[in-house]
Amino acid sequence: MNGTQRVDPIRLAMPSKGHLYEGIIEILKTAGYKVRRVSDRQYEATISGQPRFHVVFMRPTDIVLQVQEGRCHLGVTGMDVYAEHAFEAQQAVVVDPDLGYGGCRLVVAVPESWVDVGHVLDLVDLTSEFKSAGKTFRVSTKYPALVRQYFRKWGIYYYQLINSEGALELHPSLGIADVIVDLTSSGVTLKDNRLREIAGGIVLDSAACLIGHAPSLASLADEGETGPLALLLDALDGVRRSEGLLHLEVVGGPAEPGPETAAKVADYLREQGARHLVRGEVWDDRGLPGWRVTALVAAKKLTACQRALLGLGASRIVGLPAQFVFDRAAASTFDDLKKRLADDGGATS
Ligand SMILES: Nc1ncnc2c1ncn2[C@@H]1O[C@H](COP(=O)(O)OP(=O)(O)OP(=O)(O)O)[C@@H](O)[C@H]1O
Ligand SMILES: O=P(O)(O)OC[C@H]1O[C@H](OP(=O)(O)OP(=O)(O)O)[C@H](O)[C@@H]1O
Repeated sequence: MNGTQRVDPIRLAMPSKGHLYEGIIEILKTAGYKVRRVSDRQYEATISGQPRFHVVFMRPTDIVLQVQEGRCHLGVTGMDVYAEHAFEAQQAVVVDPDLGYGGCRLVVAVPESWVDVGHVLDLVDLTSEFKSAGKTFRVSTKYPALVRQYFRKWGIYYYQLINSEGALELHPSLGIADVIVDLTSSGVTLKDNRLREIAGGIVLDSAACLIGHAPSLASLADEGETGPLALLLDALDGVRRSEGLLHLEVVGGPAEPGPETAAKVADYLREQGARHLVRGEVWDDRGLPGWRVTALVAAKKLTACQRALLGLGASRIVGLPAQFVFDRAAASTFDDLKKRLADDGGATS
C-alpha cells in the first residue's frame, strides 16, 4: 500500500477482554465513538455513525503483529506488548503512547526472603556468584526481549530466561525460577506470593497505547484535518484534556461591587489551580447588573471551594462535567503524527 491509496474500511483492533478492554470502550464512547458489539463472543463490531471504522477484537500481542502486517490500520494495546515486539514490527508505530488507562509496570521481583538483594546492582554480584558455583540463575518472564535489553544495560550477563505465559509469581516458590520479571500495578499479586520489587528494577512503565500501520497512517493523514484519523485523534485529545475537569460558572449579583468581587473570585480560583479563567459583567433577566467568572477546575476541588466562593460574594455556583477541551496552545496528536510521518517517510515510532 502507498500513501495515496484510500484506507477503507479503517480496521481498528482492540483487546477483546482483560485490563485493556473496558477503558478504550469508555474513552471512545465519551469521544462520540460508540462501539456496537453484539456479544462478548463477537470478535467484530461497528461504531455508531462511523461507517468507515470496522472494529476487530484480538489479543494484545496479535494486535501489534496485525498492525505490523497492515491488516489492521490502528490498534489499542499495552506499551509493554508493543515494546516487546517493536524490533520485529517496524511498520507498527506509536500514535499515542498513553491513552490514560491500563497503567502498570514491568518489574524485577525477588523472593521476600532475599534480604541481601535490595537493588538491581545486587543481581550483578549474585548472578556472578551463581556462575562461579556452577549454578544457573533463572529468570521467568513473558518479555524476553525487554529483559535481555534491560539486563544488558545493567551489566548482568549470567542468567537463563524461562519463557512462560502465566502465573509467573508461582515460579520462585516452585523452584522453576529464581526471580521473575512481570507486570504489577497494585503490587498485591507480588505481595500475596511473597515476592517484592527491588530498587532500580523497573524494566518499563506501561499504559494502554494507540499504534498504527505507518503506510496506512500516511494515507489517512493525507485525508487532512477533516479526515477520519484527524477527527478521531482530535476527539481523543479533547476527551483526555477534559478528564476530571468541571466547567465552572460563578455568578454574583449587584449587591457586591462587580469587577472587584469578580477579580477576587478569579484570584481565589487561580490559587486553587483553576485554568482558563474568564470574568465579565452580566445582566439578569430583570436587567440588573452582576458579574460572572468561568473556569475549568478539578472536579474534586469544587466542594471544598464552594463555601469560600459564597463567602467572597458569589450567589450561585454551577459545575458541569467537561466532555471535551480543545486548546490552541496544546499539542495535537494528529499534527505531531503528521509531522513525524513527513520527517521520516513513515518509519516513525
Ligand atoms: N495489573 C494490571 N494493571 C493494569 N494493566 C495491566 C495489568 N496487567 C496487565 N495489564 C495490561 O493489560 C495488558 C493485557 O493483559 P491482560 O492480563 O488483560 O491480558 P492477557 O491475558 O495478558 O492477554 P493474553 O490474552 O494475550 O494472554 C498487558 O499487556 C498490560 O499492558
Ligand atoms: O499488581 P497487581 O495489581 O496485583 O497486578 C499484577 C497482576 O496483573 C497481571 O495479571 P492478570 O490479572 O492480568 O492475570 P494474568 O496472569 O492472566 O495475566 C500481572 O500478570 C500480574 O499477575
